[in-house]
Amino acid sequence: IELVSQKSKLHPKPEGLTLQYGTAGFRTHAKHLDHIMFRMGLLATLRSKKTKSTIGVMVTASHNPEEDNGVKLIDPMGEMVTAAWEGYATQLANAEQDSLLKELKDIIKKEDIDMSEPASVYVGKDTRPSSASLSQAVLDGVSSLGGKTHDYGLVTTPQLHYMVCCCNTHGCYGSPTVEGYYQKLSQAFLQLTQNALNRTDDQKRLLVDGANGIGALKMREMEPFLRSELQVVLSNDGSSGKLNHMCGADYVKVQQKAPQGMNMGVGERCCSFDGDADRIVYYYTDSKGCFHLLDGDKIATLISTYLKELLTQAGLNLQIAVVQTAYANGSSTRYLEDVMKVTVCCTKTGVKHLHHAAQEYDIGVYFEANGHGTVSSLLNNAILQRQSPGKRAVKLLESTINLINQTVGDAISDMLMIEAVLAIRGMSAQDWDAIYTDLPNRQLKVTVCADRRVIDTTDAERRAVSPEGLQDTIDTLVKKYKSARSFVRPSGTEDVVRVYAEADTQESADSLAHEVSLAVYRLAGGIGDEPKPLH
Ligand SMILES: CC(=O)N[C@H]1[C@@H](OP(=O)(O)O)O[C@H](CO)[C@@H](O)[C@@H]1O
Ligand SMILES: [Mg+2]
Repeated sequence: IELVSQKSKLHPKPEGLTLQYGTAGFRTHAKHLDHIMFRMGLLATLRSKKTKSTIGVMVTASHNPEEDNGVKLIDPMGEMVTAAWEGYATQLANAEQDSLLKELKDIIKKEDIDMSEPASVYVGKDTRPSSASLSQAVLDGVSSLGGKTHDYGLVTTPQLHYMVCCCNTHGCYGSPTVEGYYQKLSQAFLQLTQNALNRTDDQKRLLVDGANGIGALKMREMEPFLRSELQVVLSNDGSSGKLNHMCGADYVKVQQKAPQGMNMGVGERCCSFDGDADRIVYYYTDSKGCFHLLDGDKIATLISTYLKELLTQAGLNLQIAVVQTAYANGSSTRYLEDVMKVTVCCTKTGVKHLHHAAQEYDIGVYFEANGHGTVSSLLNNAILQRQSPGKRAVKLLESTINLINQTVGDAISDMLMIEAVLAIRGMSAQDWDAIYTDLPNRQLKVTVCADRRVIDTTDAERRAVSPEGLQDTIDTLVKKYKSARSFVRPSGTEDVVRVYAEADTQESADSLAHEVSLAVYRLAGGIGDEPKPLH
């Protein structure tokens, strides 16, 4: 603890700066983060001692601009750190310099941590210029409490989650190296694609937008493992463009258009990763030049349909569910419930909420509409071996489970899974898109002068309970349109209130979104000019 006192002086906290451990960790301009990193190194060490396991610390700000950075903590099974420790993270991050030791001791006491336990922390970083020195600050924090570190250097966020899980399950999940990750995933992918006969080179071709980030580097490293069964044409590989600038999954989803720097042929399958490769969206343009987005909802539908069929064929009576948020397109929910007869459950925004809900089912497929998600499954080789092991469906299930990164959403793993499913079913991007038609939708933001949490919600954020009158107004507005739905909620990552609307036509969706924005502006105290109509 004495060493902490000395070392922390090298990572001083700017006075008055307060930050919150948000939906996905701390995130802000990189210049404010050195002390946060050091302190998260300390906290990860305590968490490691407490859980007697290896803990992960990932330095990244995902889809945010290159100048920003951030940090996420990873729990023993590769999951995001639990809520109580998010609270400690905020407490430690905001302690003024002279009360840091006191706060540290407070956590040690509250959690009854045995400081003589050894500690082990895995550290990874993305490609931002600031990531090198910031991850060094994490390493300093760990070593000042006597913890052991393993610096994985440049890795994707889901790769680090995978390493942590491998380490704590003593190799059951795979071997904790980047090479082990490539081997596990590629082997499963190659086994699956063996079931897809006569694929042409065109069918094996996939255009990948690497968002000028870590995902591009790792895709390039992985390529040889895929033995040309997937022929990746990589753009935005980081060699010239700026991270996330006019490219990446978030850009494509929000702008509903193709990234810059991608040479798309008609009908060609394309996908975009985000800045730390834990999100993916697919898209293509049709012969009329129209852009078609295949988002998280389409991915969840494709994967759950495939898994459900395999379970039936394998004679396994397991419960499969799809977990979504309020942002899921209404058409996807209706298709899953009414046509596929799959249980659909809705949680609050933020992938940790989806992950926990998914674990309530034998198999839980969870995706946010923006493409962040994966599958959590109780299926393991032991269960499968009890079925007729030679059966094709059982073998496919086995490989599929190995291909999934069950710890967290993973662009590379999700991409390979989607490619395998499309190959096995002989589907093109257009066939996939045709499963159901998205309802036109619109997302808007309103800035309010008070704390945005004046908007309080219930029912997985689908209904507003305050301010008074807002929900009644929304209900009245929604009734004016066909197939319409709308909700508002305070963002967990930006200082805005988000408005979502969908309806039978784009004009209706836009008009409803605008009317609801006006209601928020008037009833929750909007700042600046009244929201203007979109047309
Ligand atoms: C509508 C939307 O896309 N919201 C995003 C965004 O959260 P907000 O709480 O809406 O700001 O960032 C989260 C973290 O990356 C992500 O999990 C979530 O899906
Ligand atoms: Mg991300």
